Amino acid sequence: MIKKVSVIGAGQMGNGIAHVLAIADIDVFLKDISKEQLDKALETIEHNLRRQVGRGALSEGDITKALAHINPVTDDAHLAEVDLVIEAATENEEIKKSILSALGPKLKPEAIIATNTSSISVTRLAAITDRPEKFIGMHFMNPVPVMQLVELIRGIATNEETFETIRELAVRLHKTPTPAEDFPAFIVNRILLPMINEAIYTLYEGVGSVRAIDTAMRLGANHPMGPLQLADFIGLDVCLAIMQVLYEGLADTKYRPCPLLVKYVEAGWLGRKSGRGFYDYTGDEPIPTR
Ligand SMILES: CC(=O)CC(=O)SCCNC(=O)CCNC(=O)[C@H](O)C(C)(C)COP(=O)(O)OP(=O)(O)OC[C@H]1O[C@@H](n2cnc3c(N)ncnc32)[C@H](O)[C@@H]1OP(=O)(O)O
Ligand SMILES: NC(=O)C1=CN([C@@H]2O[C@H](COP(=O)(O)OP(=O)(O)OC[C@H]3O[C@@H](n4cnc5c(N)ncnc54)[C@H](OP(=O)(O)O)[C@@H]3O)[C@@H](O)[C@H]2O)C=CC1
Repeated sequence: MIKKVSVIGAGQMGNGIAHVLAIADIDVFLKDISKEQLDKALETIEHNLRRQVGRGALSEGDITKALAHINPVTDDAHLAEVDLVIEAATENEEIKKSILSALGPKLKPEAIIATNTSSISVTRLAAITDRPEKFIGMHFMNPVPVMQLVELIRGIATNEETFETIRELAVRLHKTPTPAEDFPAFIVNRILLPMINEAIYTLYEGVGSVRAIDTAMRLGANHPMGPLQLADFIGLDVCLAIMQVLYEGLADTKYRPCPLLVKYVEAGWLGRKSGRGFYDYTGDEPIPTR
């Protein structure tokens, strides 16, 4: 039974994962390298909990209880007592490997390690830990409190007990776990990110404006967000990282990242999280940036 969890990385995803664990009465240690990111994460979590009070899904008392389950940390002292680590740091293989390879000696022998990676090989990440049989991909969707799906990705060595424990946890979090094979970007991002990349090519080649492309897909395909708005929501750095994993992992030019996406990331225009991407979010309304 998973009772205590360490979430590493308090960004877009880490704060959402901590949120859903806390409302399921699970103790969470939310770790980041930057204190201000932790402060921001706790603010975001409280804000999102309040959204659910607004709809009557949670009471004020639930918020107090949930927040009491979340312990922001910047060190590893808590690792000795956790049953599970969920790594949700930057989508960069080197950063993930440096985090994951250092965990083993600090964890209980029976602790499980999960990664929230969008695309990187679970087998490869597992291989640099001391417990590949207790390593799994637990891929939440953004925004975590709202999206139902959790993709479960076995590495080649992941054992059945690990899979079953994490599947049960996903159900406890009121999510729908879906198994995906360990190939680049798994299921959702193998399909979704090439669509987002194609939307960026549509802008790059001048087929439509930012607003026209998003309106077309919202009203023409009933998407809740347009693809460029969604790219800004995910983070353009994450979108580019996923396209690069697809391009290198599947060696097919159809996955080459659009040069315009590369340019935005090189400019530090990462979308909502940096205040500017395909839209500028610094005013009352998002304004297209080209
Ligand atoms: C990149 C990867 O590795 C994998 C991925 O995640 S791919 C991306 C997957 N995600 C998507 O495709 C998201 C697409 N967008 C949507 O589904 C919707 O726009 C949305 C749910 C985000 C917002 O829905 P909306 O109808 O525009 O907004 P709204 O009606 O205000 O919100 C609906 C609910 O979501 C909540 N919500 C909205 N935005 C939220 C956010 N950013 N964080 C938390 N909760 C949020 C609201 O509180 C509301 O919840 P309640 O009903 O409990 O109040
Ligand atoms: N964005 C999305 O829609 C989704 C993303 N994912 C995946 O989730 C993971 C996180 O993505 P996301 O939350 O968007 O990324 P963010 O950039 O929002 O957050 C990543 C966080 O990790 C922190 N970090 C970096 N290095 C370390 C470290 N060594 N120890 C602890 N924290 C560290 C970063 O700190 P700092 O900023 O200071 O570097 C940052 O706060 C990625 O693997 C991504 O692919 C999965 C589903 C959806």
